[in-house]
Amino acid sequence: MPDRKITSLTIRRPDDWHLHLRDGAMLRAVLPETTRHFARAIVMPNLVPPVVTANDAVKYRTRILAALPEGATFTPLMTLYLTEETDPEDVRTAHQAGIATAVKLYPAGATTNSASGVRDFEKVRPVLEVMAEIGMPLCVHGEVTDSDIDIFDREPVFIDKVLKPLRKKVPDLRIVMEHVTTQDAVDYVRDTHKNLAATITTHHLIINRNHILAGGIKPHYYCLPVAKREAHRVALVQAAISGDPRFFLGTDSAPHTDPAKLQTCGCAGIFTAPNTMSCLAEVFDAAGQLKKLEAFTSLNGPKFYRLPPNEDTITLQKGDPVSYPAHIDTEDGPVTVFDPGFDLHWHVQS
Ligand SMILES: NC(=O)N[C@@H](CC(=O)O)C(=O)O
Ligand SMILES: [Zn+2]
Ligand SMILES: [Zn+2]
Repeated sequence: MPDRKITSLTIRRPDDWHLHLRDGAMLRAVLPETTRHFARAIVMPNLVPPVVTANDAVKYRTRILAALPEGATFTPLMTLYLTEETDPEDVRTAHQAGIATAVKLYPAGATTNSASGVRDFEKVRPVLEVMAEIGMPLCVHGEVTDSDIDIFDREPVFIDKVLKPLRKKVPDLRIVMEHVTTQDAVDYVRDTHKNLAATITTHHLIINRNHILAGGIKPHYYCLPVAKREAHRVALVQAAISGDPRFFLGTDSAPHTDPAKLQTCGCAGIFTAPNTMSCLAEVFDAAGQLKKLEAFTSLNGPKFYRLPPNEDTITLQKGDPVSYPAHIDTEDGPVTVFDPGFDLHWHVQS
């Protein structure tokens, strides 16, 4: 039941612990959509070519800071794209110098721009050992890529075949399972009491696989990991509203132009930056757990990343339906904004 009596909610300013900002014209167009509400974001490194070294991260961060809208206070937290050639000492230096907050593991071929990702996990073990030693988190796209594994099973199979063995070999490594989509992942994180957390996206709290496929194919709901059946969505909502510090927001807002999405082989990714906070307030309100929103968006993430929560606040006000653009224009083409399929009533006051 919704919290009918609550019509205004002030929370610490949120952070986004998984975000794609892209580069160039796209970066300039999408960055303000995040900085309007969020204070910090873990910025994904899957550019072409990827952000691999400390030097790449410094340059990318400079481009992000140069694209910030006038007056915005926003801190990009940079990540390094783990390859089989990554130098452990470069990672150590990057973390200790405050250049890179985390390292990102893409199994090769798992998702958008992951061709340089890891095939042989033994090859990256020295990097993971350094990270364990210095307490630097590893963000993981947790899907196997074997073509014989059903796409809806790729996350649970990753947990069994990759994550569990990896955690045995490097038990002190601090891991974030990114954009979890299954009850299996929620259970695994909940049953693990050390060095493991998970981000949950806005869209996976709202859509299930029917939204993508029933009544006609909806490319704007296609992302990876692909949304699963309804029971899994419900498990994600339960985890998000539980207040359990191991679960926090990573929107995975992943802009692609409409021409890139609407084609025979369309790109994976959903652009949720413009309306994420309104969507989340709606989800938490519908569950009668608005009081847990702040933990999910503003407290649990900093705690895992060992950073202080933001001091400033945002206020959400319930009212008439929120208007937001159906798409934003970029020099590369229009980018469609996530449509949750219901009216949003929570306005973020600026
Ligand atoms: N989530 C997605 O469907 N796409 C992301 C990559 C990713 O996070 O896997 C992207 O970069 O477009
Ligand atoms: Zn991913
Ligand atoms: Zn992502």
